[in-house]
Amino acid sequence: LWFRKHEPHIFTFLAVCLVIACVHAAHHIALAEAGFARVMTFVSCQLTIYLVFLSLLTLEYRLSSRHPLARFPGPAMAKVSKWYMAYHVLVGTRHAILQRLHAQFGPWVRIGPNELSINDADAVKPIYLNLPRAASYKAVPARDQTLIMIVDRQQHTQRRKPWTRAFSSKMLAKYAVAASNRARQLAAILQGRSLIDLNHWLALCLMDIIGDLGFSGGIEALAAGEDRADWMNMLNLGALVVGVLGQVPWLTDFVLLFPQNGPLETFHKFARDKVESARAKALSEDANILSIILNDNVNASSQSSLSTGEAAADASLLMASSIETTSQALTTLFRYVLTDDSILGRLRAEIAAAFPDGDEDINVTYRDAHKTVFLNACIQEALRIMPPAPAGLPRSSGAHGVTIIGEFIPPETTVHVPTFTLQRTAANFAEPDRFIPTRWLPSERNSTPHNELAYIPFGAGFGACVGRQLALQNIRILAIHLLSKLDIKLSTGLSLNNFDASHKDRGLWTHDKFLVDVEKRL
Ligand code: HEM
Repeated sequence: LWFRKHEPHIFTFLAVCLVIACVHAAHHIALAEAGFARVMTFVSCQLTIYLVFLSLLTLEYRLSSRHPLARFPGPAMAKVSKWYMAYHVLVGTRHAILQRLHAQFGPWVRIGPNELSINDADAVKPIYLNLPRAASYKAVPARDQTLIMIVDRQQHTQRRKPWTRAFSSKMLAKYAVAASNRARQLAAILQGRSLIDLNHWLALCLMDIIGDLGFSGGIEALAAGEDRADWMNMLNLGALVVGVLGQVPWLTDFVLLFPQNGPLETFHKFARDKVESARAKALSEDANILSIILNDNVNASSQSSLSTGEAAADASLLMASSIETTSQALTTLFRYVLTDDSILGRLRAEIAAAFPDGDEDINVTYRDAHKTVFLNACIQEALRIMPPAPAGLPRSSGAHGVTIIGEFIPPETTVHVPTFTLQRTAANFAEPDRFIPTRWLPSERNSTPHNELAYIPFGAGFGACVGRQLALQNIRILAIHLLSKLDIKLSTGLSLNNFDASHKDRGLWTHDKFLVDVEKRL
């Protein structure tokens, strides 16, 4: 009963077990009942019995009708332990299992002892506008807090302000020039190459873009033709670790006991170096995203209120949140666009009409978005069919519980809307597994239902993606440059069925190589 109300910290729990064991041992030794070895065996047996009994009671309670979430259906394994979902994150099947569970049990599924997945577009607003982030956000194994880890609403709002300013329309226009230059560089590198992994090259290009915008350069992954410090693998591994620890946050403190070396150490050093140079920059023409974040946090004594650790954590977040998400969106876009001649033809015609003066004219900013309406629809559809952040974003029902679309959710319950499943549900979007960009063009839409409340690739509410406009701008810039300059064809070795089937939700998507052959367009 006590543990139900007061979730113990893992180290406190272990310390309590140790104290109980020591007291028992001391007691038996004092009574001189037996030798030391026998006392130890006896105490170990008692502890084991205690832990087994505690576990059995917990299992019984979680499955019983006395549990506050007993009325919600779900698989028994999920009801008894968070390890059920941790396992699915680890093997990359979370998106598929959630889809299957909702098909089997309906919109409300209990996917953890104290967790509900709600596949209903009407739940988006009540959850994401009002509820605080769940404890899973504290599972990031970092010593300093980044923006995305902050659970306290007031603190989060304060820390988010400079981020919003870093993505103002004035700054976006400046970023567009730098991104266009990188897109030109990528197009020049790719032409004439065959059997290349387009997803990999897009990620290299996005590394350089975020290096330029965030830290005034210094990565040069495109020129090297590789990710020299192996950061992409590290970021993917990081997403997996956070995905698993998000299910079992109490393990985070254990993970933090291990030394952080290899690429992680290089990455931390990179972030700290960038913080030092960003501190030197005033809010000038020369400002980059990191310097804005630092300088906007200046307190009365003209010192940034962010510690170097916190600023470095935000620098890492900048990389972690922008590279794989945006490259995945582009890969999905190319996967569908390159395999449909009518879509590809229409896109090229639209781009040629929007930018008649060719290359030099293509410094696409968000202001040009109205010129490429069909491309925008294709991007929206790519983000619907394969949202780069596929998992539901967990929120907490708080200390008093909450009512969501007529259902009372007991206190301290984690709730989320499963993004991938929601966007692939036929009740929200007609033929949800087909890529139909015209569904986003009201004048051409010939399919219902079309429920835009069920479209949340960037999340929703106070914690929604702060880099959304930058992401969309970068996707547009890269798509426009590559489609207008290059003739990209799927390599003969690529099986689309296998490629699609290889997608695994491990926090971010992982999948097989997206192999293409590239020629210059005549
Ligand atoms: C297609 C690309 C992208 C997608 C699909 C995406 C998706 C998301 C989602 C779903 C969230 C909400 C997380 C949550 O509530 O737990 C988020 C948050 C965030 N994203 Fe993005 N993102 C993208 C690109 C970017 C870019 C380019 C940046 C910055 C350069 C960025 C920076 C952030 C930050 C800082 C947060 C945390 C916001 C907060 O805690 O207030 N994202 N993103």
